[in-house]
Amino acid sequence: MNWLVTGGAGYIGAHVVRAMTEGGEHVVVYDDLSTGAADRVPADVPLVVGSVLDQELLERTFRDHDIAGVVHIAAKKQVGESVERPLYYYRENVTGLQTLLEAMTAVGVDRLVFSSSAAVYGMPDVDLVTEDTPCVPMSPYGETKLVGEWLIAAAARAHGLKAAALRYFNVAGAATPELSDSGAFNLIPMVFERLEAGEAPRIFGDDYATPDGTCVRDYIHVADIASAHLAAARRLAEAPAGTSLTLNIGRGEGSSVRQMVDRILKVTGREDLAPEVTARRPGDPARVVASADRIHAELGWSARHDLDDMIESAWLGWRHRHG
Ligand SMILES: O=c1ccn([C@@H]2O[C@H](COP(=O)(O)OP(=O)(O)O[C@H]3O[C@H](CO)[C@@H](O)[C@H](O)[C@H]3O)[C@@H](O)[C@H]2O)c(=O)[nH]1
Repeated sequence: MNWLVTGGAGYIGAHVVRAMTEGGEHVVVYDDLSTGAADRVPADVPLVVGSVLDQELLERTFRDHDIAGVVHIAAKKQVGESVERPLYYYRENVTGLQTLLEAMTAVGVDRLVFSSSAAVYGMPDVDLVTEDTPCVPMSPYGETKLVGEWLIAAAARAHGLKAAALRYFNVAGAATPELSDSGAFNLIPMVFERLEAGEAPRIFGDDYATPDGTCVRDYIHVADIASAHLAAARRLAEAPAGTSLTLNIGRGEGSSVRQMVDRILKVTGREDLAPEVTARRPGDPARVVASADRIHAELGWSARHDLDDMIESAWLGWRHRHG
């Protein structure tokens, strides 16, 4: 059977394509190349350039490539930008998903793996976040992911769709330098950017109620994120109509910003640049760490890569892109 991976030319999408093809699945990439890059798509994987808002092209692609399921990763993902441009985020992430679901139901494509986010939880007040922890998103980005989950669950109930929403925690690293993240919107690449400019990395606040005062997150290697998609896709192939799973993808291990920065300085050999503490960044929760019990029970999946794998591979990727 053939899977369509939307956003398959992006950072996470390209890793999912890699894991699925290595796992023996047939994959077609659908990407508007607004942030993705065609050279991330392997030569033997068909690439359809188009928008998820284009229902006609989606339906034609489903028919032309005999698609049985969709892994929907195409989306806008910058939390700060979503605050500035909420209408754009709702159009791309919610109307885009709605259009995709309409195309799927029109053609009879009934399997969907959806990229959701720990951003749906907002500022969780628990040690480990389970899938039953209340969802109170703090940004339009997080809202679009939660509304997306609701849309999918409703479509599963009404139309027999089989779906898995995967809530990613903090994604990092790269399977190969070529597939690395080209943006610098998250902690690890933001630190690399400072180091490259000969500047000390910044810690946004050290007065949180955490052991060392800095924010704690659950970092997960993008290759582990990718293998979870393959496991979910396989699970849906055997699942009954109307199945709707919601699963955290994390390691269940918290790392503080200070611990992360210290390790990054070590890996890059820049321990001379001691981090500087600046003001809190508005909207940052103190602690967001997954319980990964449900995905382990449902899919038999668990993460294989540790923090050093993430930081070292991210650094190789950064050097590949920036010389
Ligand atoms: O130069 C920097 C950059 C970041 N941080 C801190 O590092 C932590 C991690 O920040 P970041 O990498 O931006 O991730 P999050 O803000 O945790 O958000 C990520 O993880 C969420 C899921 O948990 C996703 O929804 C978001 O899309 C994704 O960007 C936060 O406490 C930041 O304040 C610093 O202290 N200094």
